Amino acid sequence: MNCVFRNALPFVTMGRVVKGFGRGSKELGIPTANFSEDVVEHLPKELDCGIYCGWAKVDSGPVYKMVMSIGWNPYYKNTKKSIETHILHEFKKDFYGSMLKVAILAYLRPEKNFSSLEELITAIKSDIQAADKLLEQPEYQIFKDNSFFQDKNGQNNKYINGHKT
Ligand SMILES: Cc1cc2nc3c(=O)[nH]c(=O)nc-3n(C[C@H](O)[C@H](O)[C@H](O)COP(=O)(O)O)c2cc1C
Ligand SMILES: Nc1ncnc2c1ncn2[C@@H]1O[C@H](COP(=O)(O)OP(=O)(O)O)[C@@H](O)[C@H]1O
Ligand SMILES: [Mg+2]
Repeated sequence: MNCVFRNALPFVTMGRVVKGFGRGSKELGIPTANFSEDVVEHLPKELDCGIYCGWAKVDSGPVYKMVMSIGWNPYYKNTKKSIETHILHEFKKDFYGSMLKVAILAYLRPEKNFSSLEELITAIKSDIQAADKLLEQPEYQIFKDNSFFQDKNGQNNKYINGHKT
């Protein structure tokens, strides 16, 4: 069940936001938009489990910085692999069912187990700070304007996970 392959970055994907265990906001104070299973299934084998950062866009909204967890959440001992995105923006309301587009650009660290919830929260906050700084660099900034994030009003025949890009 372990992920053994190293990553192939940058990688873009998209899919619907579904319900997870409801721990992100309630227990951690850090909500994560969980991707539907089809997105997890279509992830290339080369993209290893771990913590990543990049850009994210919800429906036709702006492109924001994001941090992402890919894997089994060892602290919670999940039995299903998940892909969860925390967007560095305060949203006024939830966006379950929305279309989420992400560009995964940089690998930050492997996923880890922790001896307390506080340690997990501290680690995630440190990932957020690292991502915020890293994504300011010009080589990451250029991805914000990538055509993948531009609204094409259905006038495009490229598909990712069965969704028009
Ligand atoms: C940036 C980031 C780093 C994370 N790192 C870890 C980790 O090292 N170990 C772990 O067990 N979970 C990690 N998580 C996952 C959290 O445990 C997960 O987001 C939380 O359980 C919420 O799950 P839920 O969306 O199903 O409610 C991380 C999440 C984020 C956003
Ligand atoms: N900044 C944000 N980043 C990600 N999701 C957010 C954010 N703000 C609000 N949300 C909402 O919170 C939900 C995730 O909360 P979470 O507690 O992780 O629950 P779940 O276990 O259902 O994923 C997302 O699906 C989204 O609708
Ligand atoms: Mg979540």
